[in-house]
Amino acid sequence: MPLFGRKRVKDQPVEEPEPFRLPEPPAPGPGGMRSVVDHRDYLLSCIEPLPPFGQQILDAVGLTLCEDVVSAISLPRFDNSSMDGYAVRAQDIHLASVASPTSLPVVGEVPAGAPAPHSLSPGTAMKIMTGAMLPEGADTVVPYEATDRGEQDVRIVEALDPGSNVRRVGEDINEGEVVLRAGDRLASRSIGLLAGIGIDKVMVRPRPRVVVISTGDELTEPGFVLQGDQKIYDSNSYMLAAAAKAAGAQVFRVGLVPDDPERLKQVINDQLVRADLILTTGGVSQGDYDIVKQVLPELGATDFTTVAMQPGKPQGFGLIGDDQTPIIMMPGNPVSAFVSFEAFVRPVLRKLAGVDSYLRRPVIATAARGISSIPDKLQFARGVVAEGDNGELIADLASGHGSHLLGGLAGANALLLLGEDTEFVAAGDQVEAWLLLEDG
Ligand SMILES: Nc1nc2c(c(=O)[nH]1)N[C@H]1C(S)=C(S)[C@@H](COP(=O)(O)OP(=O)(O)OC[C@H]3O[C@@H](n4cnc5c(N)ncnc54)[C@H](O)[C@@H]3O)O[C@H]1N2
Ligand code: MOO
Repeated sequence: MPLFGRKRVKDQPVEEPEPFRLPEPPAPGPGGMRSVVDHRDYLLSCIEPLPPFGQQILDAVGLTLCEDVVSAISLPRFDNSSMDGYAVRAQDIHLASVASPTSLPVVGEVPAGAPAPHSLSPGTAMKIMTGAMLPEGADTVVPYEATDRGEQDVRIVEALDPGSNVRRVGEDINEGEVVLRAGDRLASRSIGLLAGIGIDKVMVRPRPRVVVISTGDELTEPGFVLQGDQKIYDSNSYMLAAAAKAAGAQVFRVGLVPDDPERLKQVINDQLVRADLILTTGGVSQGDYDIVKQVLPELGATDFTTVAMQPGKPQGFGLIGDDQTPIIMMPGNPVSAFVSFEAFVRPVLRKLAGVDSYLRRPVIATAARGISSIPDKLQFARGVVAEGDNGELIADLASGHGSHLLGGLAGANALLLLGEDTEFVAAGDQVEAWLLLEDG
């Protein structure tokens, strides 16, 4: 008989974990394509702002605050002088003039950062430097220029109102006041304020780490000789890396990957470790070598669709790898890639970074000439918006509509948005425009 009896346990069926799925995508519109707004909202609904972390203020410039900042001190911290001169009581000099100066004995001196030797008695003056604390009993500062700069006695040639040249405690910031709010983007001026109230670290959202990959056998790295008449330079990974950087991201430009599924899988898997967002261009349309569309479903949950826009129609999105890292897969035509960045990537980057408003604020401009558009698609025409003679905004085309026109894109300073119902905008009509300001 065995010493230890063991109950026989039936083999339990191993439960396969449910594969991760994306939320249900929005239904396509009447033309079988998804609207730009629906697609953007869908991407935004699939990502969350990055978790906050503590950062030294100098490294926090351009980042978004995740907490309200309350000042523990007032600014100015104490009543102090705004001029080098003499602290006095206004009533003691109310008769002073050039013709009849008032003479007061000088009873001490207050430099900035040190206390006054004693309080100011009526009928006396005390030397005071800019930023020094006003001595008790004084209410006014007479600048040197209105005196003879006397050491024992000073002759004052101007009567001043009480409070002249005095900076009052709390007139800038009050102790307990909220000086910056969660969601604020920290500019250099805000960093100055934080330092001024004694704060050296803040909770912010990090810069999103963005990996940029371009795909295509035809691509060559700029700076190298094109090996064959069919080759072209990779413009997209540089353009997107630059755009992401200008939008506040920390960018890792991986560059070009050939149309080799295994190689692409390997590159993307290797990059997941340092990415909050992956961007790819090329390989999302109908071509026989459009490998992005082919390979990505193996790495996670993906959504390939067509969006009712020109350029930028074929779009891919996914949450891939163990951490469900977002990936936005854009078309390869350079202008299509840029417009996709503006329409989808920039808002996503802003959400990741915790910036309150995700979208560019459109401006309204007057068309300088007739512009044709493609019906049923939102047309992102490359435009030049400039001020007219009366200060109004005038919009002109920077190039034709072709999604390969990189030169025309570089010459534009705006995207002109011609709606799905618009076939033609006549000269003098109003058009909506996104000014392509690189505001970080
Ligand atoms: N039969 C169809 N063909 C295409 C359709 C379609 O609906 N049916 N859509 C067209 C549209 S619209 C676009 S946009 C493109 C998108 O194609 P892919 O995303 O698959 O991109 P590729 O074919 O790889 O390249 C397109 C074009 O862009 C050039 N390219 C690609 N990468 C770069 C880069 N990094 N730098 C510079 N130029 C790049 C590439 O050489 C091609 O000329 O599909 C249409 N076709
Ligand atoms: O829609 Mo594609 O992006 O025009 O050229």
